[in-house]
Amino acid sequence: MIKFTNVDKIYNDGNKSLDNINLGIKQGEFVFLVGPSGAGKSTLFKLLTREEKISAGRLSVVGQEITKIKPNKIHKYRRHLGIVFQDFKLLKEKTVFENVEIAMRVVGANPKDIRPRVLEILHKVGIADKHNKYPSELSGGECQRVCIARAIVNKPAIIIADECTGNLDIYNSIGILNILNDINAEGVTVIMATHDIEILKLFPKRVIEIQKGKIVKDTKRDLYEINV
Ligand SMILES: Nc1ncnc2c1ncn2[C@@H]1O[C@H](COP(=O)(O)OP(=O)(O)OP(=O)(O)O)[C@@H](O)[C@H]1O
Repeated sequence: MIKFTNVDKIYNDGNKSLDNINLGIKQGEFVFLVGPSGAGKSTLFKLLTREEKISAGRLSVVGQEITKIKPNKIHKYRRHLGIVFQDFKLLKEKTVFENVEIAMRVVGANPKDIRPRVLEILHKVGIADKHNKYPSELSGGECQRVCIARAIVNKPAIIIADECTGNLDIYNSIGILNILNDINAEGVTVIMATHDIEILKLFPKRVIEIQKGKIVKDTKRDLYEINV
């Protein structure tokens, strides 16, 4: 479903942020991406979202060669992806319901499907009772649930979560991971960058470690634990 083949990313300043990445992620996998600050995790995500272009190699996602997607088709390609950020990026002047609803409106969903689907998803992430609240009236954990609802409402094939528990305590982080786990159990591929060792210990998944733009480890939890 995702295949990096000899991928480099060199920014305009000449900085090589990803160096010969070879990586395959199958549909339905749950993968943690770890590594020190500046290792290249966000850059790898930006290649997947096509915010940045690869400098060399090949990258194929959901059967599409990323470099061949025309600029006017990128928004369509991105419908395969649900993105969850550390800093939420919710619209402050919109309610919980509206923040999720807008994601369906922009893809042209049938208006009669919107309300039931949004409520179904808010229920799924455990925040339906707050659907009329504004982000400023929510806790960090609740805001992140709204972000996940917004990311999954259009049924993406892949969830990309960049440090999505970075602002949360362990209790809320576990809640978010349980939601991502449930989504993954339905067949959605989840790729999550994290610095949180506790989360890695609690959730046994494939762990890919990047350092200075290179993959230095790609292993199942048991092997990874020996080294953390
Ligand atoms: N737009 C850019 N222009 C030039 N260099 C960049 C740009 N974005 C990132 N970099 C560089 O690429 C390298 C990888 O950065 P990246 O943000 O991918 O790391 P990261 O692993 O996500 O770090 P963190 O855990 O702190 O978020 C760093 O050296 C960074 O300075």
